[in-house]
Amino acid sequence: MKEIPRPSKRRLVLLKRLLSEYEEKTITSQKIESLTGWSAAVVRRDISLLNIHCGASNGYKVCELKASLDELMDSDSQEQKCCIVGLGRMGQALLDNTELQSSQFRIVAGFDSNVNRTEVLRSVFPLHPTTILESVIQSEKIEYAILSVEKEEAQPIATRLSSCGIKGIVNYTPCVLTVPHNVEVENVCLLTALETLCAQSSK
Ligand SMILES: NC(=O)c1ccc[n+]([C@@H]2O[C@H](COP(=O)([O-])OP(=O)(O)OC[C@H]3O[C@@H](n4cnc5c(N)ncnc54)[C@H](O)[C@@H]3O)[C@@H](O)[C@H]2O)c1
Repeated sequence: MKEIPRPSKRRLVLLKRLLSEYEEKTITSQKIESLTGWSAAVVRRDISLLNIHCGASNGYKVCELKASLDELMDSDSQEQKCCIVGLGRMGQALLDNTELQSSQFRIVAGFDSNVNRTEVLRSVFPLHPTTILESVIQSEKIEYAILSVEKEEAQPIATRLSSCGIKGIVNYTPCVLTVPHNVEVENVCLLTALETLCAQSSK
């Protein structure tokens, strides 16, 4: 598959979600434009980056598009294991998240440096002190981490996560993380989202 730029990947992830509830057999780039607001030209360019051979004149075959998007996102692979690091207010709220149940992702461990948190909180997966972070990640073959520690702790933990085989970090903290090239970071921050909206709407 061709190298796919990050903005295209973001749109393709959303397209996959949109198609999961789309019931027609084909879909045109104009239809996708009307559902998403992305221009039809952008949609066609994004889709041209996928491994699909169907022509766009009468629309894309939805099943072919879905298969290619699954391939891009490794959705057909076995489950991909995740952990949560930082079980304070934010981390605790994530413990009960049911959104991942129908996905390939499964949270298999939680970590906190405060053993009171790991002992008191209840969860369907084990909660551990951060002292054994590396050994649990390696033995459980955990690939992704959800980071919800205090800002000051974020970089040291991200460095530890990067050095024990984590492929990607969902960063809920406001810290701008520095990680090696082989580790991806996806920032999920309400403040940044509002600032981005503000910057876009005032241009
Ligand atoms: N993304 C968003 O929109 C958003 C919204 C609110 C808060 N936040 C951020 O999320 C983070 C967590 O916020 P919170 O309100 O849950 O904070 P919190 O203080 O309630 O929880 C932080 C938890 O991290 C644990 N911790 C500290 N150092 C650790 C370490 N080295 N290893 C493992 N655990 C460690 C603490 O024991 C605590 O349980 C903060 O960085 C905050 O700024 C993000």
